[in-house]
Amino acid sequence: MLRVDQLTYTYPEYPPLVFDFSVAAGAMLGVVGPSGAGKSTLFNLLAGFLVADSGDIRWGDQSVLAQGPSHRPFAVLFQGDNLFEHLSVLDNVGLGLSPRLLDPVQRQVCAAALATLDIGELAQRLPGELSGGQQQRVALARCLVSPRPVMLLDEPFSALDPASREDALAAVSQVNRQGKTVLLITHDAADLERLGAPSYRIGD
Ligand SMILES: Nc1ncnc2c1ncn2[C@@H]1O[C@H](COP(=O)(O)OP(=O)(O)OP(=O)(O)O)[C@@H](O)[C@H]1O
Repeated sequence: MLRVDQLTYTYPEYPPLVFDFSVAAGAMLGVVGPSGAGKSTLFNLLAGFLVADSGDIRWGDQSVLAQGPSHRPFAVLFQGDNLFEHLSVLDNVGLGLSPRLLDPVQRQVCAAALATLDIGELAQRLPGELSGGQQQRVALARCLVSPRPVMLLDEPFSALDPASREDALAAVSQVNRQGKTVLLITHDAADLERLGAPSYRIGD
């Protein structure tokens, strides 16, 4: 169970943002709400890039608040700037799997994730040589191969055409069925319907 308990964060000159919800291990939860409601802020708090004023984040029976980002149970796809420009597409995906040099089996796992998202032929390119939608799929592939048990996806399909979107939805659905917990920020209710996920609404 991921439990977000009265987690509070305050930007200067804004009213406090308060998050309170839980999601069972292996389940999927949509995070929805109007632009500016605080959805990305929630992911930054979970990932450990922002420090909450108060409240708790618990995974299982343990608070993650004392853990740095690299020790938390979250693989994260943010809205932009997810890729390292000097690394190939394959090596960017590989960082989701291991911080060390990849062995041949690991390279195969990364190549398969790229193929699932129909960008297998781009493995040796640099991110700067890709379209926005292709970059988004590389970032998603990196989350898909990650051993971390929870995926935080901030609008992962926003730059995708309908066919790529279908591939990406199927890939997220598959890892969820295999046991990964998924939190998905989306402005498109049809995505959550397609994935059969309930939603946590922020900002009402
Ligand atoms: N660094 C910052 N300093 C001050 N205010 C900020 C900062 N970052 C975000 N905000 C404000 O905090 C609020 C929540 O922002 P956040 O990015 O979490 O919203 P969101 O729900 O993800 O929006 P969107 O759907 O447009 O991505 C917004 O009103 C935003 O203007």
